[in-house]
Amino acid sequence: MTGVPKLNPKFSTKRAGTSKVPIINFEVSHHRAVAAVRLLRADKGKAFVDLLNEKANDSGENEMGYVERTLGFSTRHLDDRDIRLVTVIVAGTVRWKRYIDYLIMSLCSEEKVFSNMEPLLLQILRIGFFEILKLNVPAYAVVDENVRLAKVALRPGAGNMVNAILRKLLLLKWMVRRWIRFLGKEEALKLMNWNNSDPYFSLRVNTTNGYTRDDLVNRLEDLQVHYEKSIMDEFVRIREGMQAVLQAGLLKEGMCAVQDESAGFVVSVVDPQPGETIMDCCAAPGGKTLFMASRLAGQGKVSALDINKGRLRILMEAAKCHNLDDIITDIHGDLRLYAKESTVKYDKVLLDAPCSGLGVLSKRADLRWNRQFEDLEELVCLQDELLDSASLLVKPGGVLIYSTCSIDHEENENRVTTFVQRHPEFTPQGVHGYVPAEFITDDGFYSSSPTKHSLDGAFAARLVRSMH
Ligand SMILES: C[S@@+](CC[C@H](N)C(=O)[O-])C[C@H]1O[C@@H](n2cnc3c(N)ncnc32)[C@H](O)[C@@H]1O
Repeated sequence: MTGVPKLNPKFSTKRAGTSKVPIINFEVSHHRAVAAVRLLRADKGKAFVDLLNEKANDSGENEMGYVERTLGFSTRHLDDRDIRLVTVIVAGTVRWKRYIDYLIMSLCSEEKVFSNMEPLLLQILRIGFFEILKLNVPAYAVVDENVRLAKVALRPGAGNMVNAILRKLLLLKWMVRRWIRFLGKEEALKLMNWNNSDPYFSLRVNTTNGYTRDDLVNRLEDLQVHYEKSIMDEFVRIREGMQAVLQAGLLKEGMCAVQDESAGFVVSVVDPQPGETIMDCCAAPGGKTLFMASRLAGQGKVSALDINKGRLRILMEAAKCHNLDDIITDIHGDLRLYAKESTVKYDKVLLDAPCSGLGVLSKRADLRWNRQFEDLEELVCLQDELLDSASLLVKPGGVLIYSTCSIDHEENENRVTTFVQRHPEFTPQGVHGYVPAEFITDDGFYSSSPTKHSLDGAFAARLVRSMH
């Protein structure tokens, strides 16, 4: 699978029509070279995917000639194993083509890089993607062999391009695989499409300062910023014009905050009521803290705890700007230590846990390159620890709300399931009546999905503590 030994790497790179007779090139992986050429023919509409299986007959011989003319060098006769690999690679790559092409396109620096790509280069990339995503061929072998094939069959620059794009895929592989596994191919495609498109931004009007959504809409019209009214009363959505909003000082003067409705619905799941005490355990930079505080209508308290002092400072500056600083108290600390020592209990405790952010990739493009599967494993452990700590702060009869901005079951449903196994004093309560029905899962959790709702992905669960 990983190619052939480097024997006397002599070859001719002359193309069809030259007088030189191509000699066998031992440098490239022969089954990949043949697969690339066969895919090229399939793309041109002439090939039959199983043509080469009968290596001894004329059609096979013809194809070897075609390989020679296309690549400018000859491959050795394929053995049975090679032929099987060619069949698997070609059939699989054809079956997954639309999906693979979408991925290749999204990993190219610009769309025109994909649309102008040389046909043979595209086939080599498709093979590499199929091998990485579906055949589990070791990454080093796929990169090495396909880069070499592109260099030899085309030119060194083509090899560099294959190298760059395959390496990008390796960073994303685990995410893409998870999406296919949990969402299916079509839904995974839609999700990637969403993640790669220009994001919407939502603005939440600050009613505490006396503004209404109409006030916000009037200002946006003055600024000629195109908007849409959201399904949530206090929200407006914009695709372009955020710069104009910032420059006009709408955020600084406390008229509105940037907040996605998916986060707004988490606050609806908390359902703050005037007079309640609420602990926001991982509060900074404070989007949800501010919205919860504004829902208390001047009666009640929100404690905003975070381990990050700088982010907590930003939260308190925003609280001042929104006239909510008398409702919000900041606490700097590690929840795990704080919860052990604190004797204060709260009506409601929100744990908006640190997470992979896999629901917000359209806005946080950087995350896709920075997240590794190992991060997910570490985050899951941290989420469990933080849930255990947050639970200590809930009054008897009070509610613990667990939320993330992830769409991954491991960080969402699975954390809740294992939490209630460890803490039988907590019972999950459906979010019916708190958010619209289309955001409620079969298990009664809140879940927003980029592909279903055109919002960021988020999750929330209500867990009620028993009275004893
Ligand atoms: C998802 S963000 C919270 C976003 C915030 N709720 C909002 O709506 O703006 C997670 C936060 O958890 C904080 N955090 C991480 N580990 C923590 C810990 N052990 N104790 C307290 N806060 C922690 C991070 O500093 C980060 O600000």
